[in-house]
Amino acid sequence: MRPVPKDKRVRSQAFSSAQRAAVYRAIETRRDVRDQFLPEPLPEDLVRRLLEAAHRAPSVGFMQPWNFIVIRDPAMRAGAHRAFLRANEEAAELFTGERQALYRSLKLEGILKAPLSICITCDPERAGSVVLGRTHNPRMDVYSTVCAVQNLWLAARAEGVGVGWVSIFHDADIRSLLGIPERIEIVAWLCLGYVDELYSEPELAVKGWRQRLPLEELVYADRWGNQE
Ligand SMILES: Cc1cc2c(cc1C)N(C[C@H](O)[C@H](O)[C@H](O)COP(=O)(O)O)c1[nH]c(=O)[nH]c(=O)c1N2
Repeated sequence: MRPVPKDKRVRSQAFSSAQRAAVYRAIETRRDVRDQFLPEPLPEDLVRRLLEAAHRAPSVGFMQPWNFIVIRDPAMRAGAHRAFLRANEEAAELFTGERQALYRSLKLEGILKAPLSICITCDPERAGSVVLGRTHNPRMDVYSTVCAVQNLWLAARAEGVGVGWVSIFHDADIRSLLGIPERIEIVAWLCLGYVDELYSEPELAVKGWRQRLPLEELVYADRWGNQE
């Protein structure tokens, strides 16, 4: 095995308390944004920093399976919005009564309001047919891509930029809109823009759709179902 040169390693110290607080603040106050977008375009260097943050994500076998389609064209965004409306109507029909009325009252995208969208995709062939760590679970490529989404989302929070993930689409609509080849998996459509305010809790909780679960109910000790 080749020795690792000393200059390729750094000391791993805990962050200062202010730095730690900033990291946890980004995690705790990150929100999914639908309606609070401001129209100002995001500066190129800021968008670049967000993409760099996404590109620093962990990936199985260091596969880096992602691509980032940066969408500024209003016509493209209008196309995605039409695709959303179609899928959202189908989704609403799956609920009945009060639940359906509540669903219909929710704002579930900001495609037209946000000045920028980024579609993040996953290329399963990025690192050849055999990928370290993915042999027994091919979905690891998509999990890696989701790590990139989360990196971008947290970096955006720190930059004062809101991000909204929209998944209420038929993939085929987005594929044909953006010319995405069949072998590429569509992972996320993200709406981005500056925001002047954010919900302090998830909007779906504030609007009575679903509440945060107690962590205690989700943590098991040593084996499935053994509550801590
Ligand atoms: C994979 C995936 C897909 C979606 C989402 C999230 C994720 C992770 N979310 C946002 C989701 O509703 C939100 O994260 C939760 O309600 C929690 O709120 P905060 O993100 O903490 O604000 C989301 N929100 C929305 O309004 N329309 C959507 O289509 C989606 N799709």
